[in-house]
Amino acid sequence: MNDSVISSVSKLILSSDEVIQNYLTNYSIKLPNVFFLALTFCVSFVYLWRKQLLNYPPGPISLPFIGNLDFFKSKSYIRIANLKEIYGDIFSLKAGKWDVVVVCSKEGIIEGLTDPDNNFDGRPDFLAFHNLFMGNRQLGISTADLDLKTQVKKEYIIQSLISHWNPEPGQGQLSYSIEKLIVKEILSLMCFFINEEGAFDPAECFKFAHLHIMMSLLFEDAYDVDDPITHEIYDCLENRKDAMNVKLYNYFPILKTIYKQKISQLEERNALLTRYHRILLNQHKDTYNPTELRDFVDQLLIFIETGNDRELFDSDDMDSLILELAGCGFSSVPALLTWLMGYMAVFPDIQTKMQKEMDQVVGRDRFPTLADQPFLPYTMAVIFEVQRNVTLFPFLHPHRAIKNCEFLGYNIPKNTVMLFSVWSLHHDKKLWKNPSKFDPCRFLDSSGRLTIPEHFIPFGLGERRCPGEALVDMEVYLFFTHIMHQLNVRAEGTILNLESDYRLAIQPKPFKIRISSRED
Ligand code: HEM
Repeated sequence: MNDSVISSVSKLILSSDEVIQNYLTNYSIKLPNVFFLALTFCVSFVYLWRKQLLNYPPGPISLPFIGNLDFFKSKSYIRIANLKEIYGDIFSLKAGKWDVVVVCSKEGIIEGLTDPDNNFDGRPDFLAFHNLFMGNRQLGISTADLDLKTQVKKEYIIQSLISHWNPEPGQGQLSYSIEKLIVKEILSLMCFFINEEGAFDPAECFKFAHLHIMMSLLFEDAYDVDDPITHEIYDCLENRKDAMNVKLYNYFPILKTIYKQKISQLEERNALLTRYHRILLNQHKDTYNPTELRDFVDQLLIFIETGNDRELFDSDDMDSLILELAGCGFSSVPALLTWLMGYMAVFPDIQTKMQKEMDQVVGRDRFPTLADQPFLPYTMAVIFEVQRNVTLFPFLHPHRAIKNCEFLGYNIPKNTVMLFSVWSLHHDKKLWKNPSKFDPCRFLDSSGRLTIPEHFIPFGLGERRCPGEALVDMEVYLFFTHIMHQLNVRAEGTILNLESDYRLAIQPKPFKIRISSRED
């Protein structure tokens, strides 16, 4: 045992000794109490000893069986990031049954996410992940470990999005542009906003708009916002979001029985949705024309037909791919759009500056388009600064060490849950001047050109990076510029307090704003 182990253990023994003395003088000895004290002492001793002996990252002593309470409290991403001040840029925690290692430094995060052996590209074996995909988390993308099938599924998403970009009729190309589809959705949303009297919370409207875009991408025009099935899908996606978020159940599988009802409700809804999707999939198979692809489902059919799936996809994979795609971005895209509205209401000067930029570049006679994007650096900087400040996924999605390995001088055992604290990275004083200040200009150089530092990674990095990034960029840019070009967003009353709520993604707590036409 090295010196630091001996000193930590002797400190522990000394402090435990004082506690026992105090206890014995103040209270009578009761057998269960003594037993509990002895157990806590032994668990702490073994924990400390094991950590040092194994050259495991340092960290706070955890409660037996429960782990570190910070993990389960509100704003856990801030509480946990603050632990780096005590334990350094890489530290360990215990959360229920899982050993967790948190990485906070820029170098550590980049190294871990781009590890050439993909040592940290597994996903934890959370029970909820299995419930999302018919009892087998490997059927999903975000829940599966990284293997060839997961990589091919991501390739399919990226390829489908690329062909939406520059649609040209012909083999493997979509016949319409995603820009048009999104703009159609935005125009009907803006009509709704204009007609809304008084202050309101825009969050739900963004959720339905995004859902409708995802469903239209998948199944052309099979769904209408007013269809009862759209509401079924919405409820199912809310259920799936909740399931991803149930920390207690993922970390304490023993609580499975408490969540029994929720789980069976989720499974029923998944099954119902999959049945609907299969009907649409079969209709697509009957009517599909490879030279005129209508949507992502047609694209999936040609992907398989041309062998791009390396013959890895079976019908369960197709079901789960469609199910996952329908819900992609459901918790994040509307949250980001709502945050943008909230920030504009809180910072009217920034809103005005951005509107001036748009008026100069776009004019007042037409709507902004994707082609205008390179000429709107300040507007883009506002979007990026909201993304940095909020950091929707403060730990990305949880990663898992797939084998015992060495990392940043420590030994990381197989199955350790790896949390890459992008929140900490996006608020690091060494990397960002005054990081808590909302300042879009930090994304502009001295000539006003957009500049994106390598430590800005809201979509992650490496093999597990978000495949939907290009879609999100396009969707958020189009929604935001259309709304800001046409409408003014104002706070209800004089002060708007933006508060966050960490549920899967960092959502804004409900708030109300007033929206009016800029022409009024
Ligand atoms: C504001 C919106 C979004 C943000 C901020 C976001 C961010 C992220 C992040 C941080 C990850 C995890 C990366 C990691 O664990 O290292 C991720 C994974 C993923 N995202 Fe997104 N995402 C968004 C929207 C979307 C959309 C619209 C799609 C679909 C078109 C999508 C598809 C996926 C998929 C399939 C994964 C799993 C990738 C994997 O496990 O390898 N995301 N996203």
